[in-house]
Amino acid sequence: MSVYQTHTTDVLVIGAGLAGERTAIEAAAHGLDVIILSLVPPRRSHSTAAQGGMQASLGNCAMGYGDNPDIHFEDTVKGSDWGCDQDVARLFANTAPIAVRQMAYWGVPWNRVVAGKKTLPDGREIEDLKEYEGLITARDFGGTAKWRTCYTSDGTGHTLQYTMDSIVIKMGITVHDRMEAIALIHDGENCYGAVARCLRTGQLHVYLARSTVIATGGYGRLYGVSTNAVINEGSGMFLALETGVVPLGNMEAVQFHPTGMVPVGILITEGARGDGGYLLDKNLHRFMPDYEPKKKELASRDVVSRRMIQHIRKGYGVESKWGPHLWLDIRHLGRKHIYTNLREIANICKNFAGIDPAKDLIPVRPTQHYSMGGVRTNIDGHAYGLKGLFAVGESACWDLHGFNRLGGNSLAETIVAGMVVGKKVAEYTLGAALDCPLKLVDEHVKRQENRISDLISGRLGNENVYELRKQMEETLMEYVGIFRNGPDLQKAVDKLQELYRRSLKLGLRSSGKYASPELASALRLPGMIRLALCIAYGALNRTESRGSHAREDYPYRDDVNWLKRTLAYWPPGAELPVLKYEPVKITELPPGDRGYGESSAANTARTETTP
Ligand SMILES: Cc1cc2nc3c(=O)[nH]c(=O)nc-3n(C[C@H](O)[C@H](O)[C@H](O)COP(=O)(O)OP(=O)(O)OC[C@H]3O[C@@H](n4cnc5c(N)ncnc54)[C@H](O)[C@@H]3O)c2cc1C
Repeated sequence: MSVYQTHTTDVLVIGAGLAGERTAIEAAAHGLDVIILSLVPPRRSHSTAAQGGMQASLGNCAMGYGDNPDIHFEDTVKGSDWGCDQDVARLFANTAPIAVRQMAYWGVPWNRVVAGKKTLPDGREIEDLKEYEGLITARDFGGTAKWRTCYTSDGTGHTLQYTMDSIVIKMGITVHDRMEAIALIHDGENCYGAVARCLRTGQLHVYLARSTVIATGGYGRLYGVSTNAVINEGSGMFLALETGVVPLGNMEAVQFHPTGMVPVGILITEGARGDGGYLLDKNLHRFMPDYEPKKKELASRDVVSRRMIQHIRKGYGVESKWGPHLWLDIRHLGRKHIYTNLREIANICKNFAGIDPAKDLIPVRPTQHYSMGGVRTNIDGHAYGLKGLFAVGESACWDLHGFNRLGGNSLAETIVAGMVVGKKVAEYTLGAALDCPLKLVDEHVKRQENRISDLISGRLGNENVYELRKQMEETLMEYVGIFRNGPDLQKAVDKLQELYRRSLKLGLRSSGKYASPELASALRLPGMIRLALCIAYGALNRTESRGSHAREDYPYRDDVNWLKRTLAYWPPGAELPVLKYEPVKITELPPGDRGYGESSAANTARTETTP
């Protein structure tokens, strides 16, 4: 007889980052009862670490004059390398200004326009006009035609998350933190909530809900070096995949950020380059203008990361005991600017590298950063395959970002999608009944109890969870990185399949009871390797280059054959995902030249030669 505590609610939100909390607020504002689950207290969610800012076409600052949602839409589609859903991009660009202003109303202390003439680091003279003084200002970010990234110094995620969480508290929304969802409760057609495990006590809990929302963030920590928080292990994605009926979209689309600090991988925000920072090589030569004369350091992230690796491969990297790197130089921005507008990265440089960016160069290298793929949903945020299941934020493939997310578009997505999807969740919930058969709940709990007791008893085998995890991380780092090719991707798939089989034979070193990190890791690992396989196998099968997916053996974007989104399913008992494809909807902007990067020019050649 299973022993577990049951909680019943209208809406269950799994994840307390910006996306989860904004969705919860919207649902609660419709009079619904909401429970949020989180691995950590909400303010420790990864969103708090976001630095540089949130895109919205307010057009208040001098370099943003004339901006509007049409230009934001166009930048987003080009940034995605025509991989995104254009209806979603349109909805997003139109709503982002409302979201930024609402966050100001709720208390976010956005940096404001200061009127007057200014000289930019590249010598250009600009003037912020008196009539805009005091309005929300913006900074430059990669891949945008206008300065559009609204910010609070370089602690934008911090101010957004603290403000959002204050609204959650004010509305009295229930949060159960240190409570990990470990399985969705479903019958193959409807989702009824989740089984969760308390990370303090080890006790199982059942959450029954009319709607369930996955808002668990990205999977950065599948890679050995990532800018992501240690809790970003992709759990909501593998819970959805495990149902066998919910697909993950475009898992091969993995973003590498140009400036992870060496060796720790902590992010140095794009705001540093947006504010005028340069990339230098071992000869202190500013090399980006040689490759990208127009956008220089501020081409989109996929392009800058590739250029950096190409430059290192040509022998211009700075040798170090952690491998070659390049330099980020922000010294010319001046101590005052650095210690006000970029003060968080100044602290990071001091605390993690012992350097002062006002006088020292910062060692940087492209580092895993963002998951464009995730739980595939429609424009309402409703997951494919299960009624009553939604997904939002970085864990979702809504699909705003296609094959490359623009900097500043993720914070904006968490809040815009929270507003839009939250409303759709409320509408769905108000028309839905909670009629989950108790037998189904018992079966789901029993399955989790069996998994746990199998691991604790050691009857499955003696494989070491930490050793297998390390090998998974190394495999992705080595074979599924910035540049990819068929033989390496095949090696990754073979190795990950071996690791997957072994992950079904884990044995614990600890007793595994109560607050056991080893047990928690062992419960997650098979799911994480399944995600890794979706990434590697999806990449192997996509025989083109698009955005962040750069195949050395298929160097061109191929709009004739690959204007498609990958859908990865995991049927029961499978050892590889089943891949299906759906067309990418082009509703406004037909594929063309991005205006930067190598792939778009190549695409023209490819399109001309394809019959
Ligand atoms: C260092 C860094 C800086 C960034 N800076 C910017 C920026 O300046 N601008 C920008 O647009 N984007 C930025 N990004 C990206 C952006 O911060 C994230 O994409 C975004 O914050 C993700 O929000 P989220 O709500 O989807 O997920 P998260 O904030 O990651 O929240 C996930 C939540 O899910 C919970 N959770 C996870 N698994 C479970 C489970 N199984 N059960 C229960 N709860 C669970 C966690 O506890 C957490 O509360 C940055 C990313 C990084 C890594």
